Order: sequence, then structure tokens, then C-alpha cells
Amino acid sequence: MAAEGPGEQCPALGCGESPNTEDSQSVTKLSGEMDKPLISRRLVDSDSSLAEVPSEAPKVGILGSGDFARSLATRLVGSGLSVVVGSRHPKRMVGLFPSAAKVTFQAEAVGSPEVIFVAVFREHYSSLCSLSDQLAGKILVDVSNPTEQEHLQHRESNAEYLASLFPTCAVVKAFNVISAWTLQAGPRDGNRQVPICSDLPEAKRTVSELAHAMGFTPVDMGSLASAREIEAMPLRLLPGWKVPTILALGLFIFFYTYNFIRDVLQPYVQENRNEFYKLPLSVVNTTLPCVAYVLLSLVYLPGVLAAALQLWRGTKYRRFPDWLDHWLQHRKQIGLLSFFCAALHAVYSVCLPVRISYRYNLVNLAVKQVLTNKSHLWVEENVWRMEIYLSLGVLALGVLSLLAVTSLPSIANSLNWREFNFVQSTLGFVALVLSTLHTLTYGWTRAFEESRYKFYLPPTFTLTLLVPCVVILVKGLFLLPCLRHRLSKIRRGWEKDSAVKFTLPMDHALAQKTSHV
Ligand SMILES: Cc1cc2nc3c(=O)[nH]c(=O)nc-3n(C[C@H](O)[C@H](O)[C@H](O)COP(=O)(O)OP(=O)(O)OC[C@H]3O[C@@H](n4cnc5c(N)ncnc54)[C@H](O)[C@@H]3O)c2cc1C
Ligand SMILES: NC(=O)C1=CN([C@@H]2O[C@H](COP(=O)(O)OP(=O)(O)OC[C@H]3O[C@@H](n4cnc5c(N)ncnc54)[C@H](OP(=O)(O)O)[C@@H]3O)[C@@H](O)[C@H]2O)C=CC1
Ligand code: HEM
Ligand SMILES: [Cu+2]
Ligand SMILES: [Fe+3]
Repeated sequence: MAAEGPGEQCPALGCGESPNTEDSQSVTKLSGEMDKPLISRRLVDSDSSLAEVPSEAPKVGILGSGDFARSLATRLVGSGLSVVVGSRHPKRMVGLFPSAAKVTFQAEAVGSPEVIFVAVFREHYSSLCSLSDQLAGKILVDVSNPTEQEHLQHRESNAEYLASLFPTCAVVKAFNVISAWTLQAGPRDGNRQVPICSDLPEAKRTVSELAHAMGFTPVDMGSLASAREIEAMPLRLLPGWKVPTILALGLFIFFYTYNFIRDVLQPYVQENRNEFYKLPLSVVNTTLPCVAYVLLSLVYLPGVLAAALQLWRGTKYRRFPDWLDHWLQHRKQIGLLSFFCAALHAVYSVCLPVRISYRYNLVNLAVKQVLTNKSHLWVEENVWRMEIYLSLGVLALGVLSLLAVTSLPSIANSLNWREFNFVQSTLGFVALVLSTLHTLTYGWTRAFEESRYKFYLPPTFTLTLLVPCVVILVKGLFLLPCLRHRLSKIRRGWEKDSAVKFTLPMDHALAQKTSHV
């Protein structure tokens, strides 16, 4: 375990003599390196001219010769900067680096550059202590990414730890969110933002200019205290999606099991019919629309609850409980998952008549018809019902795709607040109503036919109707003039008990407890 804490700095004196210095001359000669200009403000202004004057280019050092160091060296050289790499085994590593980069021993590499990237893992930082004399006064860039376990284990960030080991250096946290691959390929696609923080503004500016020169967009994250936050960024995997995904999966498992019991198990047990072929498609296509529909209603339920809470409290100035706050914030993800399931449902539905099982059943029906001597089997009601529910389903999906498209950042940015709100709130509600009509016309009288109750279980769609219908009803209720006026008054800051203007200390504590983190 590496030494930690400000009390355990590298001894500034006494470790000046690096174990490598004796061999260094045999690898490369550093003649006249010190005359070359260090990194300067010129970097950003003269992007194009950099490549033309490599001998004049500012020098950047890299400690470590691993994947990240290699990609970084390639990128820096490609951006017209001159690079010197410090390795414990330069001879072995030199072939892996672009020829324009100089690979030498650590002690030698850190001599001339003003900026040095530390591309080694945290546990080896202390092995660099022997360089602390040469590193004094320079900018050290900490690019490290802790593992999840390391992040939890160490209270102080890797960058702060590095700063405590090298108190005479200006430590900057940067580039950890960029993968070695992105560095090598260049920031053509994916995220080009590089969060940067440091306690020394001048050092931060220098590294920002470097990031700029490499084609990235530096984002100032303030002082080195932010390093822990920056180090946590690559540890996140699609934040905000976990709970909605679990919710969708849970609903899927529930409805799939329910449909399996009704559509497959019941015929098998009670009528000895083998209908297991329904598992991959038919049962899935009864499950997906139910998941989509319930998720869609769960997008609009929290807005209704929030409005109800505000009406009941008579103020908008009290925090919503934590669970509601969270729910409101995860609506986008829930909505997109609903759209995903609905789109799959549409494609599955189109596939229904393509199946060979469908054709067998159709032919069997025709044979039965011939045997019973029925020539014309056209039930006007069924025909109309199907035409209508399919059309409503297509309309609902069409409106939902508008919502999905406007949730893309580039499109959302081109809409003003009212336009975005119209699509998300109003059209989204229209989609919910259309889906409800689609489900109701599909269901029709099935909910009242005894033969539809398998194992006493009602048809699946009846289970899904509760929440959407409640949401639609309550939304309609809020349109009543008395409630609408009161709600809009509250949302403009009116309070029920505005005469009583004090808050008890206990109220305050409660408000803090329920605030969102
Ligand atoms: C396919 C799809 C994609 C989606 N994409 C997104 C997305 O990109 N981004 C996103 O945010 N959501 C997205 N959603 C979720 C959903 O569409 C929105 O959250 C939508 O705005 C919810 O509408 P609402 O009317 O229920 O709630 P809200 O618009 O939040 O309104 C609820 C009620 O509160 C009121 N209100 C709103 N804000 C305030 C406030 N600050 N103070 C007081 N009162 C307020 C409104 O007037 C309304 O009466 C998506 C949903 C789907 C299905
Ligand atoms: N790979 C990636 O995509 C990313 C990596 N990073 C960070 O970059 C840093 C380096 O990662 P990466 O290049 O992948 O790792 P590697 O294991 O490939 O490289 C680590 C390098 O550290 C050097 N090193 C210096 N001192 C020691 C020592 N005492 N023991 C062992 N090695 C030492 C070694 O170079 P030598 O033998 O020449 O001295 C080695 O090549 C890490 O902090 C990582 O979190 C950040 C973002 C992305
Ligand atoms: C192009 C769009 C759509 C088409 C073609 C379509 C088609 C269908 C079909 C054919 C069925 C009957 C399935 C069966 O026989 O088992 C059905 C049922 C259903 N659909 Fe859709 N639909 C569409 C969009 C939607 C949308 C957007 C939703 C809701 C978000 C939705 C929700 C439902 C529900 C809840 C059922 C009842 C499932 C059951 O209990 O069996 N549909 N749809
Ligand atoms: Cu959350
Ligand atoms: Fe440690």
C-alpha cells in the first residue's frame, strides 16, 4: 500500500539520485534540450503553425510507457507537440512509440518539459519520489482512473495524493475521462469534453491549452478538491438508467409469467394442448405492449401526484418527498424505455401473420368452415374493432416517436422551452390517451367474457388499464376551472397560509431531509 497523507511527502533531498541516471547517457543524448521553448500561450493561437515547426514545439513529458502513455504520445505528436517519455525500461519500449517521441529514462525525461503527464497507476506514485528534485516547480498531470474499489477505499483523490507526494509541483487533474483508444483515434466521435481541475490557475490554463491543441474541449471544474468528482465520472455506467431498467425488467418478468400461465400453461393443463410454440413471439408480444403501456402511465403519474401534493399543501415552496423527486427526475428514461418496448411491440405485431403457425391455424379454420358448410364468415364488429385499434396503435407510436426524437440533445437544443414542454407534456399525454383507446378497442368486450378468464385470471390488458385511467381522470379533474386556477396561483408563488410567514426549526430539518441529493 502506497504511503498517503501530507505527512508522508517524498523527501525533497536525498532521493535526487535516481537509480536510472547512470544508464541514461547510453540511450539518448539530450543535447541542447534546455534551450527549446517551454509550453506557452502561443499554443492555442497558432494551432496550424505548430506542425510546421516541430523543433520549436513545446515539450511535453510522459512518465510511464503503458497503453495510455502510448496513445497520449501518439496524440501529442500528431498535434505537433514534441514528446519525451520517461520509462524504467526505455530500450524495451522505444519501438512501441511514434518515432518522433523520445523514449528515455525517467530522470532524464523529466528534465526539460514544463508539463509532465503521470501515466502510471496510483499504487506506483510513490516509486516516482526519486524524481522529486527534478520535478520541483513543474506541472504534473494526473490522468489516473481509480477502480470502483479504490475509489471507495481512499477518501482522498489520486490527484490529491499525488499533490501530497510532490508538494513543490502544480498538480492538475485531467484526461482521465478519455480512454486510451479515444486518445489514439482522436476526438472525432464520442465525447470531447475533458474536465480539468487544479489549485493553480496558471497550471490549469496551460493544461487546458494542451487539451485544446489535441482537439478536446477543456471544462474547468475548479480546484483540486473536485478531483474526486472527476475521478468518479468514468465509474458511472449510464446513471439514471438503473432504476428505470430494473422497473422495466420487473414489469416484463411479471407480465411474461402472467401471460405464460394464461396462454400456455392453462391450455396445457386443462385442455392438454401443447402451445409452447407461443413462448418466443406470441407471449412476448402480449408482454411488451403491457410493459410499454404501464411505463408510459408511470411517466405521467408523478406529474399528477406532484400537482395533487401542491394543491393539498397549498404551496409550491415545500420540497417533494425524496421518492417523488427521484421519480420526476427519471421520467425521461422511463419514457424512452416505454418507447423502446412499444416500438418492439409494433414490429412483433407486424410479424404475427408471417408465422407458419398462423397459416396452419388459418387453413384449419378454413377446413372447419368447409366441413360445417359455412361460406361467409365476416363479423362486421370484429373487422371494425381491429381496423380501429390498429390505427390507434400506429398513431400512438407515431406521437411517441416525436417525444423520443425531441429528447435527443441536438433537437432539444433547437426547441425553446415552450415547444419542448408542448411535445413532452401535451403530446406525451395525447400518446397516453391514444394508447388507452388502442388497448380499450383491442380489449373490447373481452373483459366481460367468461371464456377469457383462464385459471380465473382476467385478460392481461385489464391489469394495465388501472394506472393510465387514473392518470387521465385526474389530469381531466385538474382542468376543472376551480382546481386549475388554484394550481396556477400556487405555481406563481401564492401560498395558502401566506399570513403565517415563519417556519419552525423542525420544519426546516424536515425540508432538508427530503431534499434531493
Ligand atoms: C419517448 C419519451 C421521451 C421522453 N423524453 C424526455 C426528455 O428528453 N426529457 C424529459 O424531461 N422528459 C422526457 N420524457 C418524459 C416526459 O415526457 C416529460 O417528463 C413530460 O414533461 C412529463 O409531462 P407532465 O405533464 O407529466 O409533467 P410536467 O411537464 O413536469 O408537468 C407536471 C405538472 O407540473 C407543472 N410543472 C412543471 N414544472 C413545474 C415547476 N418547475 N414548478 C411547478 N410546476 C411545474 C406543469 O404545468 C404540469 O401541470 C419522455 C417521455 C417519453 C415517453
Ligand atoms: N488505459 C486507459 O484507457 C486509461 C488509463 N488511464 C490511467 O493512466 C494510467 C496508466 O494506465 P495504462 O497506461 O493503461 O496502464 P499500463 O499498465 O499499461 O501502464 C502503466 C505504466 O506505468 C509505468 N510505471 C512506472 N512506475 C511503475 C512501477 N513502479 N510499477 C509498475 N509500473 C510502473 C510503467 O511504465 P515503465 O515500465 O515504462 O516505467 C507502465 O507501463 C493509470 O493511472 C490509468 O488509470 C486513464 C484513462 C484511460
Ligand atoms: C404501430 C403501432 C402498434 C401496432 C401495430 C400495435 C398492434 C397491436 C396488436 C396487433 C395487438 C394485439 C396483440 C395480440 O393479438 O396479442 C396489440 C395489443 C396491445 N397494444 Fe398495441 N400496437 C401498436 C402500438 C401500441 C402502443 C404505442 C401501445 C402502448 C404504449 C400499445 C399497447 C398495447 C396493449 C396494452 C395491448 C394489449 C396486450 C394484451 O393484453 O394482449 N400498442 N397491439
Ligand atoms: Cu436519482
Ligand atoms: Fe493506498
